[in-house]
Amino acid sequence: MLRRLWQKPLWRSDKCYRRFIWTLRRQTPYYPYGTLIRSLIFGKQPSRRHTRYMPHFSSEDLSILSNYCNDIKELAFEFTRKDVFLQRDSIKTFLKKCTNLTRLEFTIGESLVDSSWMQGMLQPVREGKLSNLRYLAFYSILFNEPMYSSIITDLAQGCPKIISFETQWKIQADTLKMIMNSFPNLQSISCGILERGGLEILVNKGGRLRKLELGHVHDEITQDMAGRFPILKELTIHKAPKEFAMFAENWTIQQTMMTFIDLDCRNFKLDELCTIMRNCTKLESITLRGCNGLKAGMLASVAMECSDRLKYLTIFNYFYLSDNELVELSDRCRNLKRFAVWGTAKFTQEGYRYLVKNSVNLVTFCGNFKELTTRHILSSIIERGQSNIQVFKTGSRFRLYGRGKLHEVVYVPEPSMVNDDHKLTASILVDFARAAPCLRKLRLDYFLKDLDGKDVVSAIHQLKNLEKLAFSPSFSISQENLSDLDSHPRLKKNLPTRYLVSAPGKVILFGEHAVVYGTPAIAGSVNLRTYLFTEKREDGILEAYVPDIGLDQPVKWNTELFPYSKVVNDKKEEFNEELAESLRSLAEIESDKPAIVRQQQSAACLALLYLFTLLSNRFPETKRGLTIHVRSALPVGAGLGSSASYSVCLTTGLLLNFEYISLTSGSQGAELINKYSFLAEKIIHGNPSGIDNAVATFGGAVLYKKGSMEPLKGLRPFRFLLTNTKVARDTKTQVANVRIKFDKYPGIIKSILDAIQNISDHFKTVLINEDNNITQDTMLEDLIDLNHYLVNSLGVGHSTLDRVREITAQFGLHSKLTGAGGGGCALTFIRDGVPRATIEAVKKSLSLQGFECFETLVGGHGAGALNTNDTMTAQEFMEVGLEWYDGIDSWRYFA
Ligand SMILES: Nc1ncnc2c1ncn2[C@@H]1O[C@H](COP(=O)(O)OP(=O)(O)OP(=O)(O)O)[C@@H](O)[C@H]1O
Ligand SMILES: C[C@@](O)(CCO)CC(=O)[O-]
Repeated sequence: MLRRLWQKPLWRSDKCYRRFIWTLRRQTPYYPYGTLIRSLIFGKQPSRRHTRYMPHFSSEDLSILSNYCNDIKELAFEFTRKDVFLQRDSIKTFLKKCTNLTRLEFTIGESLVDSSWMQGMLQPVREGKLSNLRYLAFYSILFNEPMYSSIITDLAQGCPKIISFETQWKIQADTLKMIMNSFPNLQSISCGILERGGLEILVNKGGRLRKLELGHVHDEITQDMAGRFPILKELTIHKAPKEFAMFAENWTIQQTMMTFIDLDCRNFKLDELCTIMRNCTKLESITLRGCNGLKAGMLASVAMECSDRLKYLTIFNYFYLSDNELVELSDRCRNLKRFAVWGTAKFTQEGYRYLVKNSVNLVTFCGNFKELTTRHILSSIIERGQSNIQVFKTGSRFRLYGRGKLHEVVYVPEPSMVNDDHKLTASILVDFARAAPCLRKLRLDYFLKDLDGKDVVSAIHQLKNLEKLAFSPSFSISQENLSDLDSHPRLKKNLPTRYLVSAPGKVILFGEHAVVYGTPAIAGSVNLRTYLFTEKREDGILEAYVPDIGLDQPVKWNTELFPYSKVVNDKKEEFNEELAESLRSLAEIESDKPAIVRQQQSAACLALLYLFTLLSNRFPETKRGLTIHVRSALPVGAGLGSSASYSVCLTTGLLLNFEYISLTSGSQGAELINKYSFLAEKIIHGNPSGIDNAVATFGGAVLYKKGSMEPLKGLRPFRFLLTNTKVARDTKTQVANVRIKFDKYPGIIKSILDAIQNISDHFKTVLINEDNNITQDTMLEDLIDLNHYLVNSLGVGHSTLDRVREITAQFGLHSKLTGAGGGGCALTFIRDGVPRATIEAVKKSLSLQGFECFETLVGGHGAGALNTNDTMTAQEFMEVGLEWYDGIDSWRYFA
């Protein structure tokens, strides 16, 4: 056990890493831990989660490691952030001692290191100190840089035994030639794109290749290459050249060693696939994605050609396949171990039933089956009894990660279909547990809304071998139910204790204020966002750090004092005036700040307390503790929806922490976030239309009408300049002032609102019907002017906003107020072709007036979140520059 632990040390936190170094330092001849280490990763630690921890390695640590570890076989270095990396010379000294190294992996951020740095570091390699190296991997670098030629030459000189080369980047033909010449023993190559001329080089020089993975290959394949192609065991092509199908016939004749293929070839025909299967007599694993030329009969042919040979089958998006193909598959392929079908297929429950009942050797069964189909599949497993199934994954969504692309298919149940007969029940789960005693992994990615939490948990307890479980949490499963899972012998409940959440601000193009009265408005998200960090605590305290609104000190509450009795459990989604009232005094902020500031702070706190009380009451009292930190790139109270962005962050953070949604809840999660954030908006705004929180939740550009929302798909990425006049105002007062006018002059105001409605309608019609960008731009400018004057006449204008209009007009640009008006921000449209110099000049003139400008595109991601258990502390969250968060690529967006 000890040996295994030390073989490949992984560190989940700083504490864990420091402890490791500490132990190493104090090792004795009786406990030579260092000699047990075989693999080290100097970078983010691998994890199935979305965020990964990166220890702070120091040169001193490296010298300790090189003193004590004398049998390292695998090393990975990550140079992606300059601030966290090690000295070149310490790595050099370290490498010198790694004489048994067989695998070396670099993940290098572009432009972070230069050629002389790399060459210096690799000196021991050049000197032949790493002569046992066999596997080489380079990630995140561009291969057309001359710098890498010198690295490859260095490595080739010192490591003649290299047999595998991996990168995810484009390889130019010349670079490939150099790689093949440098490493004559290469057996495996994996790269992102193979540039023109590359295939020919592989054919000429890849005589020893056995494993080939290519992201995309240029259309240069020729029949002549077929006979000369290396004899492979494994082939993966993520986007095959056009002629690949024809080529296949001649090529496969000699592919007698091939066991595994993964193909993504649009033009592939059934004949060619059959040829591959017939000729490659050892083929046992087939993955087919997007081979649209393979029409009906494809699976039946696979079954016929491969029969008992086929063990692993994965198919993506084959709409035309029907049940009789599943029958053929299960009748002929008696050794099938894995069946996975993702995306669309015409298979019905009958087909799946047949497959499950007949395929006795199935160990893995996956797909994005609908709930009803899942119910039937489970029933078949139950009817058959004694199943060998170890992995069962199904759900309403699936994600497929290819090379740099992400497909997501979400199944949305039709309301009429969701009746009791279609749902999974806890008793089905219990019976399933009995029928599939070997089950290790289970994913049921539905909102199992109406199941009794207790029954579900007791069903899960029956699955004694279960190691991994995923299902979308629902109201019926309480925290107590979930805690009961802790006693499961193998299942580890591993929910995040820290989340990072973010949501965008918004800009209203047309229809602010009018939208409160039910007319449509057009809005989109902007690339300025609010970020919220949450961390669970066990002491029943809620602590909030909200510096953007002038709260310099954290605010703390004892959550025992919250009025939970006022929460009406089955009406949580409706605004509860009584609950808000009873929290008002707790949310009051006492300080020497002006009353207006204190009022805004109290509103922000009240929104937090309201949502916290509402959502935390399903947890036991001791578990109702949380620390939150909020930071925003949005100016507060400037018309860019800072309050909605804040409300959406709060809601998302709380829904995640109190397990109403999970990081994978997707659009169903987004619906919930939108509903609850509207309640927070009500607290801050009084009478919001809901447009701001809808945009902050769903992102993109929308046509919003109270209660309904239509995404404006295909909207051009219009460019805007936002100018914050820095005149403070609050939305609540502006909306209330318009209401007073409306009540006083209903007829007049109604016709202004109608005119505003026409603007939004006109904008949408022109977008749909007019293809000419110049005409679209001119229309947009006209509508901006019209809308500005119309909202001005509602009394929400301001002299500074007019000043912005005047200044931008001098440069031929059109502006309007945006959001609640009365100060705040103006929106200036930058039509296509406006030179950069003009934009800079406008910005300069506006800043001379004391205004602040931001350039923005409209429409981007809505609310997103990630698990930061292993990657970030609260302190780091507050210290890092906000732009850093946008660079994180593991955000999970809900919509
Ligand atoms: N970063 C933040 N931290 C805490 N509270 C915030 C934050 N941003 C906004 N708020 C809350 O929202 C209020 C500002 O809302 P207000 O609606 O007046 O402005 P806005 O949302 O920026 O503009 P608009 O609604 O016109 O788009 C603040 O007074 C505060 O209560
Ligand atoms: C002024 C308003 O129309 C937009 C505020 O961003 C108010 C609302 O819709 O809630």
